[in-house]
Amino acid sequence: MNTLAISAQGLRKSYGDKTVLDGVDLAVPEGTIFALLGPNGAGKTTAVKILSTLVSAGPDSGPIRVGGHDLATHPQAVRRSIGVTGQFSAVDGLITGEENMLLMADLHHLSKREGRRVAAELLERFDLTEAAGKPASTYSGGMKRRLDIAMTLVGDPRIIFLDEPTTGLDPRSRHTMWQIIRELVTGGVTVFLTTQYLEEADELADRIAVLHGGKIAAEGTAEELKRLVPGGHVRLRFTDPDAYRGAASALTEAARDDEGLVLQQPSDGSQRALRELLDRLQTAGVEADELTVHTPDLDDVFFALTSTVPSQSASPSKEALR
Ligand SMILES: Nc1ncnc2c1ncn2[C@@H]1O[C@H](COP(=O)(O)OP(=O)(O)OP(=O)(O)O)[C@@H](O)[C@H]1O
Repeated sequence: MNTLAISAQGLRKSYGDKTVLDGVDLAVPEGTIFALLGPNGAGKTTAVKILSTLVSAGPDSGPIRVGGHDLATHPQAVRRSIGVTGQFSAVDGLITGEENMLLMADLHHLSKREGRRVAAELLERFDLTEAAGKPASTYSGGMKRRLDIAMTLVGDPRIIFLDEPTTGLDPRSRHTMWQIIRELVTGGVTVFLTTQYLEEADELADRIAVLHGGKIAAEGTAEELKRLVPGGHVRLRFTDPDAYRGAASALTEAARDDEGLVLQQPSDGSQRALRELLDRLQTAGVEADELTVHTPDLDDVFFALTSTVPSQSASPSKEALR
């Protein structure tokens, strides 16, 4: 069954007269990775803080459910089912990695022996056993993030919020973190992550929502989002100049590279569009030597969506995804 781990309708939040979230709907199925994508100041952290009970939602918000609990009436139950890491890290630099873990185990009322067992197991899993006896302040950025996630897992949460989990990390640490996040989901955990990195959302997320102007400007899988913006094309390369000319006269809207014998036909890359293209080539009696489909990347989507005023009708909406 497709049970929702997180759901919110008409999520609103204002600070003074500044509207940060202006009616956000969220639906995150259990055991999936959901990415909330947005530029600086879009309201990503605010959304995470509300969903994790750290700040209250605006009074005119719709219902919010997290981990099967109503957030307004059962915030304690929500807190028990979630873990939060990110910009507001829980790591204490003055004590060792192991002490940080044991402190967490105490907070979760684990017995001394159980606490030590869980701490050792998680330190091992996150490759921190060697550094466990050193003060956390001496850890690299990547190690601190790993310790932060390890600490979150002490309570065995079913839902984890990761607020910009790889901001500031070098490429290797970023890949390690991605691997960790994927493993969490394999274990059945639901991950709600915020990120400014399109590549990260593309790599990890089952579904992505783009937050802009306090609203979800678009939501879908990475592939669905990419289909929302123009920029996709099919590239056809020929070695026979006659075949190239034949194709060029059949595909009048294609951009030509007469020297390289290459045509670029605008296309959304869908099966239907490809079939139509192949039919036209067949009718013209030509065959390309190489045919590659280029879909726009998330960068194209992101800039197309966030460079417009969200209320303008030109901005693709969630409905455009069916
Ligand atoms: N406690 C607060 N009081 C007043 N304004 C706030 C408060 N918290 C956040 N804001 C404002 O709300 C807006 C959204 O902030 P938020 O931190 O949610 O954005 P974000 O998308 O997480 O950005 P970033 O990527 O920079 O962290 C910002 O304009 C911020 O100044």
